[in-house]
Amino acid sequence: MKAVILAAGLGTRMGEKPKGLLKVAGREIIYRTMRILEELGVEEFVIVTNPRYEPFYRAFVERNGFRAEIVINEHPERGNGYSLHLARGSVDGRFVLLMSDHVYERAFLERAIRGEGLIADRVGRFVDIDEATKVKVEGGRVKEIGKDLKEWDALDTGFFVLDASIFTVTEELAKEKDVVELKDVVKRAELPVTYVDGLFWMDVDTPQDVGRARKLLVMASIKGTGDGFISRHLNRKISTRISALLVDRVTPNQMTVVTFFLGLFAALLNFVSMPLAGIMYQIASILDGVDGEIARAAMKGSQFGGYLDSILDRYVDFAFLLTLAYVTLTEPFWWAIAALAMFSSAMVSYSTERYKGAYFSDAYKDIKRLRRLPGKRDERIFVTMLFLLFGLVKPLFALLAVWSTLRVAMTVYLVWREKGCSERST
Ligand SMILES: Nc1ccn([C@@H]2O[C@H](COP(=O)(O)OP(=O)(O)OP(=O)(O)O)[C@@H](O)[C@H]2O)c(=O)n1
Ligand SMILES: O=P([O-])([O-])O[C@@H]1[C@@H](O)[C@H](O)[C@@H](O)[C@H](O)[C@@H]1O
Ligand SMILES: [Mg+2]
Repeated sequence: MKAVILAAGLGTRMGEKPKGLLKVAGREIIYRTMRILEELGVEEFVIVTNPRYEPFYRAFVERNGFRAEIVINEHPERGNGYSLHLARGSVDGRFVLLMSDHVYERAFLERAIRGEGLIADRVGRFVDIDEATKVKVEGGRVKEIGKDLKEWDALDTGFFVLDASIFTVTEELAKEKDVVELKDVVKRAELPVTYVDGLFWMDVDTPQDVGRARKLLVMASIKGTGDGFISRHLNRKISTRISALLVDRVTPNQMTVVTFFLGLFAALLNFVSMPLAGIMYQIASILDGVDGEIARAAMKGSQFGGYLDSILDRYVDFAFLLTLAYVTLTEPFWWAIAALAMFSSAMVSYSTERYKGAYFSDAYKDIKRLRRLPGKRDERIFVTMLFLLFGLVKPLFALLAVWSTLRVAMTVYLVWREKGCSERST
């Protein structure tokens, strides 16, 4: 399957630049879309652009190794419907058509590519409704289309699934009119409409749109299932704002290392002030989400990054509890409790990470009850901060030892129930 990307516009509202190559959340707009469409089965792209921007798009394609043909529109003043017309020699059969300046989240593209005709959104949660192209739908097909429709049923998302018959329409219109807008083609063809509602997509027409798209892409990159209560309701609200500021400036691995040293600094603060150490530990826990958010938003994730992050987190947790025990405990009994707390804290992570090694899948995706089981790292760190604010060190070690051990036991039980009890011995 091919995808035609309309990129011949001058980008006047953006100060005359190729909008598809604008970096939003660490990647060019079309980079993200093209990589995801490749994963969804698009084998080749056709980028229609104007002579001035052709060198930039050609360099982009070569730099990133995309399979793409560049088609030149010598007359961008003739509208984006005319740009589509110029792709007629490059596609046959079913193909995807999209705008170069629209940002889409993965979930949207996964649904849209399975649709037919114009992909429309009846919710438009993330777009400037006034600026969006609207459609009136009758009998499942586009009846009216335009930005100024008074009565409309859905928004044009700039994504279409078409076949080569559309070029009969573009041919007619190109003969009839000097300027052929895409909406003219859509209306004349009375395209069928497929609804993809409420997912993230937006049109990037102005500099303000770039900042908004960056924030929304980072928000859409929150980890799906492994977050604990504190992460979902507190940490992510802060870390995503930090990620939006940093996503174009740091790499995920750089952020992983910074957070690691911040965690070690929190551990050392136990020699100075335990309440302060607890607060810094919680701050490090919030920032621990930034590397993953940047990795997902900017599509700069790596298996090594995830591996490194997981190992460094264990050392931060161990260092924090060890220094805390060192400055407060003297009795062997409490040192034994602290040792159990340190070990079982690490085992909470190991019990789910080891699941990946055994079953080649994510435990939180496979076992729903695990997602709400208390005892994840973000929850333990938040509780640690609270206890240290009140100087409750021994109760903290006792709680962590029991809580983490029970959490590991429950994890093993849920894995056994999900996988073990139905396994035949190998
Ligand atoms: N003759 C044209 C005009 C626009 N487009 C593409 O159609 C999409 C939507 O157009 P728009 O947002 O208007 O882009 P520009 O025309 O580049 O922006 P501006 O209106 O600010 O100049 C963009 O991907 C643009 O590159 C195109 O391929 N050919
Ligand atoms: O970006 P813009 O040129 O203002 O308007 C665009 C239209 O030209 C296009 O037909 C539609 O599919 C896009 O969603 C967007 O609305
Ligand atoms: Mg646009």
